[in-house]
Amino acid sequence: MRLAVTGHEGQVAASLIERGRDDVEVVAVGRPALDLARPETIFAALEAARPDIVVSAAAYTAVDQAEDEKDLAFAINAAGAGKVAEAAARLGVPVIQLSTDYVFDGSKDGAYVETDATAPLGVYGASKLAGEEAVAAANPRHLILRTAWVYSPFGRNFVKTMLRLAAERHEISVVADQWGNPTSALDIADAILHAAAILRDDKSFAASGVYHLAGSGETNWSGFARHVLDASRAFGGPHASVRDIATADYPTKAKRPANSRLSSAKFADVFGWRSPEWRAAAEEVVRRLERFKI
Ligand SMILES: NC(=O)C1=CN([C@@H]2O[C@H](COP(=O)(O)OP(=O)(O)OC[C@H]3O[C@@H](n4cnc5c(N)ncnc54)[C@H](O)[C@@H]3O)[C@@H](O)[C@H]2O)C=CC1
Repeated sequence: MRLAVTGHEGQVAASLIERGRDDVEVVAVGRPALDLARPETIFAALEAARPDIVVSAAAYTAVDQAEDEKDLAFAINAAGAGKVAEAAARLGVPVIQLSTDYVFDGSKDGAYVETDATAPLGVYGASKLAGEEAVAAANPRHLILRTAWVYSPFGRNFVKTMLRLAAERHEISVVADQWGNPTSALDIADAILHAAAILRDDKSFAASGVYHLAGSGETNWSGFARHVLDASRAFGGPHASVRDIATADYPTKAKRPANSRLSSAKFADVFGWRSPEWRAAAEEVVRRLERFKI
């Protein structure tokens, strides 16, 4: 089976390439051949990859900058995602679209399930929600996977930022009043590869729909930071103490949901795959980053 993933160097794309198996060949398709902001490039680039399944992972992910670049964010995350799904449909293959916890406003008590009402707080979340709708309209054979708090050995992410800051200072201030599920992109890749094998044989595509897929267990950003830095120290890397601050003390252009918890129970029920516990997954990524000094 050939799986084409959009974006060459994104965290999820790089993780899929690493986790590709003998029975699943992963091909990354990205700029300049496939540019989500240039819809005319999308079909030809995907057709050339000859996929059995398309994973739509590339996105405009600069959450704060999106507040100033609404048109570009929507062009990439909404229209572009829709075109990727449409191209997959023309090629007769399913699409797996990555989406986000930021489609919710965070006002719920407890973990969000797929049927909860969406209410994005910012442009990025709104553009990804519009992308979900465009994908569902363009290709009935779709999985929309909402994930959250993604980190990996690749690209830019919170874990790498904490390790960099710990090498520079003794104390790091981190918000303690936003809760969620840290998710390793390597685990997202494993889940996608697992689901892809099932989708290939699911001709009626009964499994189509929206799913939440995030790490097991929950924490807040400062708890995440503490765990990452304790693991770093254990592996001989930098350490710093973490000071809890409130979201109000760390103003950002885009508002973030206070509660980003996602229940991944539906994905586990339908596909028989459960995310590893977030602490162990984070330790594994820190261990790699320290060992190879990435
Ligand atoms: N990083 C996170 O914490 C979260 C990410 N997600 C979603 O998961 C998916 C994967 O995220 P990551 O791998 O972390 O993203 P990333 O930011 O690491 O990578 C995004 C990729 O998209 C590519 N890209 C950007 N604009 C493009 C364009 N016009 N044409 C083609 N490629 C373009 C970039 O070059 C990059 O390779 C995205 O759809 C994102 O919205 C969802 C929840 C949280």
